[in-house]
Amino acid sequence: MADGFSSEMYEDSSLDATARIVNPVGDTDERTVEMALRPRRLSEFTGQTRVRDQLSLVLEAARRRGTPPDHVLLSGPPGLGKTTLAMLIGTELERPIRITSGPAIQHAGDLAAVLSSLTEGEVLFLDEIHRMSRSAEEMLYLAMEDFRVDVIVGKGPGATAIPLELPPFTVVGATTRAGLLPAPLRDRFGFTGHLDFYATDDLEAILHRSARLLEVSADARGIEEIARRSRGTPRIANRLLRRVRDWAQVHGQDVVDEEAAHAALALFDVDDRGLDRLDRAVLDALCRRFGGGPVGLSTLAVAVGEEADTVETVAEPFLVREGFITRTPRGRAASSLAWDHLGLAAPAGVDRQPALPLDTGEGRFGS
Ligand SMILES: Nc1ncnc2c1ncn2[C@@H]1O[C@H](COP(=O)(O)OP(=O)(O)OP(=O)(O)O)[C@@H](O)[C@H]1O
Repeated sequence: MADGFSSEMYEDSSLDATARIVNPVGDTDERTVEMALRPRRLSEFTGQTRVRDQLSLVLEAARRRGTPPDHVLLSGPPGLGKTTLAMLIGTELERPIRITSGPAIQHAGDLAAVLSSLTEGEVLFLDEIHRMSRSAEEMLYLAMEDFRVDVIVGKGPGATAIPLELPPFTVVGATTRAGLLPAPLRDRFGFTGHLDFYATDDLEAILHRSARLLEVSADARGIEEIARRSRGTPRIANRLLRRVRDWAQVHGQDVVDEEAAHAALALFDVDDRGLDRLDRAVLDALCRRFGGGPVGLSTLAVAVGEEADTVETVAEPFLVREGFITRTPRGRAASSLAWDHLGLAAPAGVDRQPALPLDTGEGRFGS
């Protein structure tokens, strides 16, 4: 066991991944406030300029033709604005939007019920579309292509398929795992927009707007500090803003400033690079216990007392993107940034790793 490591360090219930303030997945309690902070027009949607401009073109052209636009697939990590964009598609087209999700559609019959009640030009938002059942997927791509569903009546050898014509409509699918969608379904989307993490100045713009809507006065340094620690994710940025606002209020400060941001985010264990306790526990285990790795995911997960899936989906993407860890065929390895961040000397042979800039999103046209 390497110096400084003790198993108790990682057996800490506060590492519960779902309770993290930097969890990019929203919880149900947040829905109301998230609704209030959603941009109301595409032009108010900050960042992701390529996707926004491409989508805007697709929608405007459809509006001029007077026909529903191609089906739209939005992909990218949680909290980056897929639901927001889906809502905006309905608003921009001035059409009603029907909202459902993959997990809610477990049988083809569930989907048939939704499809058969759509009105002309309606937008059908299918969140987590990769989690639909296979039979529903097959029904969906027929419906997307031919605006038709086959409703099966009866059972066994006597079952008959009755074709049902549907009015033209637009599917907006959202997924965090585009790779899990079967190719025939993916190919039915005429436009695919991939959302990527936001640059800090876009997050600052989002935060200034949110502060205005929440009637919080915040200065530029305070906003900048929150934006820098928000892991490129608007949902996290808005959540951190609310906690810093709480801190300022309780401490009798009228303005969310740099001091309030520092103090509140220290209280919630979000450090100056946006890493929280789970992230730091992963780096700590990797460096102190495994000498920087490479080490297999499941071994690393046991060392931090978390499920492998949690480490892989919650902590790792950000740590990899920021250049703290690399994935090698033999497992995860710490970069020099990880050693530096923990204030430890990197062993000889660890490559100096430049921090990766945050990407902005880019859309692409499907077939
Ligand atoms: N570009 C943006 N401008 C302003 N606010 C944004 C933007 N993108 C996201 N937000 C805000 O971030 C929050 C989360 O966004 P949203 O629910 O659209 O994310 P999502 O990608 O659908 O997440 P999930 O995959 O978890 O459903 C919302 O409150 C939304 O208002």
